[in-house]
Amino acid sequence: MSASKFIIGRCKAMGYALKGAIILIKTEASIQVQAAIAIIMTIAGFYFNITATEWIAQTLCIGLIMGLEGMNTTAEAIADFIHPDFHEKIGHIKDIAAGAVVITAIASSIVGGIIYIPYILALFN
Ligand SMILES: Nc1ncnc2c1ncn2[C@@H]1O[C@H](COP(=O)(O)OP(=O)(O)OP(=O)(O)O)[C@@H](O)[C@H]1O
Repeated sequence: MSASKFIIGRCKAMGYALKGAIILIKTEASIQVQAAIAIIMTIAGFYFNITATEWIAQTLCIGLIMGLEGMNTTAEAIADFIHPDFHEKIGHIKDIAAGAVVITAIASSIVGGIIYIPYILALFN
């Protein structure tokens, strides 16, 4: 494959991926809630003037949660496509896909606490 074909192919793939990200943000309520929380946390980051390392941790947490939520949505869509009717196994697949997001959300809440609790306590000192 020539270099120009490779680059055009990668650009097209990036276009499809961006389209997918826009679909997720436009149609998925859980992603919209997470995007709203991400905006609030970004405002909090500027308000408390958090350090570069704290920005990195916060940005990674936001990306991990929203990325994994996208994968959860993908698992749900595949499950509904291959078996639209009620099935115990489909329920199990959807539950564990959602569980993966919860694990990341718990870890991110801990990271958020480690970052912001000292700043919030400093407000009262
Ligand atoms: N076809 C099915 N068969 C068995 N249980 C299901 C089925 N569809 C959904 N469930 C159960 O309902 C739960 C919620 O599923 P649903 O597809 O509504 O996703 P959700 O959690 O509302 O996420 P989202 O808001 O992203 O759609 C699942 O975790 C599962 O326990």
